Amino acid sequence: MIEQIELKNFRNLENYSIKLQKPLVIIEGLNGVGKTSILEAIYFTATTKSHRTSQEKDIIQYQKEFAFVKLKQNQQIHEIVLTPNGKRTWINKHEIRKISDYIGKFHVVMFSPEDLMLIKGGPSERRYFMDMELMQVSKEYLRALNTYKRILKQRNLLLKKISIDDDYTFLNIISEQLYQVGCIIYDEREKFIQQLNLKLSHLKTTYQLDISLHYEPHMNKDQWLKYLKTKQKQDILHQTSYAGIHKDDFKVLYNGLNAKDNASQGTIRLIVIELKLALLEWIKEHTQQDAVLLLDDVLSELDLERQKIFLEKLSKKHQIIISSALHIESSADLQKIVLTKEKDVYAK
Ligand SMILES: Nc1ncnc2c1ncn2[C@@H]1O[C@H](COP(=O)(O)OP(=O)(O)OP(=O)(O)O)[C@@H](O)[C@H]1O
Repeated sequence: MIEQIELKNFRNLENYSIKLQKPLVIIEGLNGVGKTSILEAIYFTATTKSHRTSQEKDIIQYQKEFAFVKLKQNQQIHEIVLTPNGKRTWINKHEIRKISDYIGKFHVVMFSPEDLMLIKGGPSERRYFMDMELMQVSKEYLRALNTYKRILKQRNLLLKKISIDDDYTFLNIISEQLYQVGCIIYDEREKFIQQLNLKLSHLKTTYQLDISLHYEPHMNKDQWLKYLKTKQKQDILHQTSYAGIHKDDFKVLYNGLNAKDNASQGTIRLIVIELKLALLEWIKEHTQQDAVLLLDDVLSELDLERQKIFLEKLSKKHQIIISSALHIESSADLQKIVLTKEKDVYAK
């Protein structure tokens, strides 16, 4: 359980500190006071990524040189500093230089309005989803992904330099390396999608939606290998690597229909919720840990009946942190944090 959070220069929150005392926490406040930023900070500390921007330096408060988060969780202290030049991380005051040694110590699952893009957005959104989840539970995956990105960059640089009449020996060596590490990623993604499908089939009846996922690699492994061995000219002409796992996607079907083209906004929301619920079970199975749930303004978008189903569906073992612009009744089993415009925070 997350017990304490301290933020410095994290978006609009210049100096913010709060103790979390109950498994269910509601962060309440008007639009723009920084509720999402608190959830983002928790997500950032767990994953070293933001759930809402790939431009991480946007997190740093305007005109400040760094953003900092300190988070106490099950007696472990996690610290992360972000500057325009990069990130540094510590666990229990020891600097962890390798990101792969830092992440995966505690798990978070975010439900946010941005998740709708998982269905409506392009393949890169769905690849990001697979990568974020897999790298949190598997160091090998994270290493393979980083290696793949590095080799891909090297290959693309080479493709810009050579011409079709040159010798392909070096290009072929790099292609082989790309393929080898790409296959690790391919296999893990394929397995991940299959495992999520199993979880989804158990959840089937929550919102009466029959959801299934279908991994759509850009090419299967044999086709990809053949491409790398025979179509060097095409890549040289286009000066980029056309084929590979950096083009993967997966399709989401509900009741036999392609969600991207057919689902309404409301249905997409429910599909995403089901997906995340399946993900929670998947994380539990792979890490034996109950992930912390971060719900960014999600409940206010569901009708009361669906809110109830959703909250009942969540295991009581999860710590749940919810942001809401609506007033929520206080009760004995929840901690309410009211965030005000003056950055003044108090807990009830
Ligand atoms: N780098 C930054 N420096 C300072 N302020 C920022 C920075 N990035 C965003 N902000 C501001 O921080 C505020 C907090 O945004 P946030 O999305 O966390 O609020 P919120 O309470 O979740 O709002 P809503 O209820 O509308 O979702 C916004 O007013 C935004 O303009």
